Amino acid sequence: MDSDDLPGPGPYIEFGRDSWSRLSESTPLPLTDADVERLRGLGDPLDLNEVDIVYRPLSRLLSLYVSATGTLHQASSTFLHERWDGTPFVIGIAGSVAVGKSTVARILREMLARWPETPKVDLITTDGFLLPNSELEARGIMDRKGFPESYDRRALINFLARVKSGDESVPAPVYSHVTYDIVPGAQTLVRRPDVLIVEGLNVLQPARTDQALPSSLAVSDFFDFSIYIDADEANIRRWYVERFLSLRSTAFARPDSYFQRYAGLSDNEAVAQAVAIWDSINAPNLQENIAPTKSRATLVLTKGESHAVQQIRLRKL
Ligand SMILES: Nc1ncnc2c1ncn2[C@@H]1O[C@H](COP(=O)(O)OP(=O)(O)O)[C@@H](O)[C@H]1O
Ligand SMILES: CC(C)(COP(=O)(O)O)[C@@H](O)C(=O)NCCC(=O)O
Repeated sequence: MDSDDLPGPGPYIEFGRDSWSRLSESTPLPLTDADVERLRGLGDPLDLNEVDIVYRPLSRLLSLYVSATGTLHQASSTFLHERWDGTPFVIGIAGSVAVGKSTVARILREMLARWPETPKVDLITTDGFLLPNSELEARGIMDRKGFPESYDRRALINFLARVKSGDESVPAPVYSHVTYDIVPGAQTLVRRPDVLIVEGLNVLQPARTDQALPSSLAVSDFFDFSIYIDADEANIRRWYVERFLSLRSTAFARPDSYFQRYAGLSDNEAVAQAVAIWDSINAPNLQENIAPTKSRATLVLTKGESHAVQQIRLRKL
């Protein structure tokens, strides 16, 4: 059920850009134009003004949540007669393919790391927990990449449990968009960060009961805060197609690219190919699996047609 279907005023408080921006007027803006240029994704026109209006207040809100959650952990530790070990604060970022999750994740990582309480911020993407192509092929689901069943959810949940319990060094597997597969033997190590950002299509999926997972945990059970990035599907589809056109001369042209055959496509052919992938994989996944998780997020950022955030909804219930 979407939050809009709930009786009463609903669990979210809504802001436009200006009212949101006014909530943290005294918070400093720690980034420069050059930082933003370095951090934004392909095709995303994010600029310093947008960071100032939308992401500066958000980083302030997150820093307040981090402090309050730390106090709560400290209270539990006092009760349990344990030494407080600095449990990492975990933020989930969800939304469609091509909605711009990775840009938001990188901006927040950089901004949170400038707060004195959280100098160490790690970021992982859930694509590292996709099953390798060989396994997707063996299961006959190569055309379902990004759907919930294409991930090793048990490995992702074990990874998060280890990070949250304060393990010294926790490995995450690595995915390559260029080879379109898991990179054999590669890993990212997460070493007791103050904050961990977990970005991916399905991070707000509820627990599944059709797999023998310990006590049916959901990935989001490990989150202290979650963000859903929303936009009209027609806009996301256009961003996907535009990015696909740009990738012809960059990632697709690399000799190790899985998509090398797309590098030489004409504009019309490339649009047709991108639309075919969107319509057969990414749109059904958005409609069936990703969009229904929106109402589980702590905060929903709704983007307009040029990626600028138009509405911010914060859960208050
Ligand atoms: N085929 C591709 N080749 C190279 N990079 C890609 C490809 N598809 C997506 N990317 C890059 O991977 C990142 C994640 O993309 P995606 O999963 O669509 O999420 P989002 O756009 O929400 O960040 C983006 O930085 C994007 O530019
Ligand atoms: C790798 C992805 C599943 C995203 O994974 P995520 O990090 O969000 O878990 C997605 O970018 C993707 O490649 N989807 C398959 C269809 C396509 O090529 O667009």
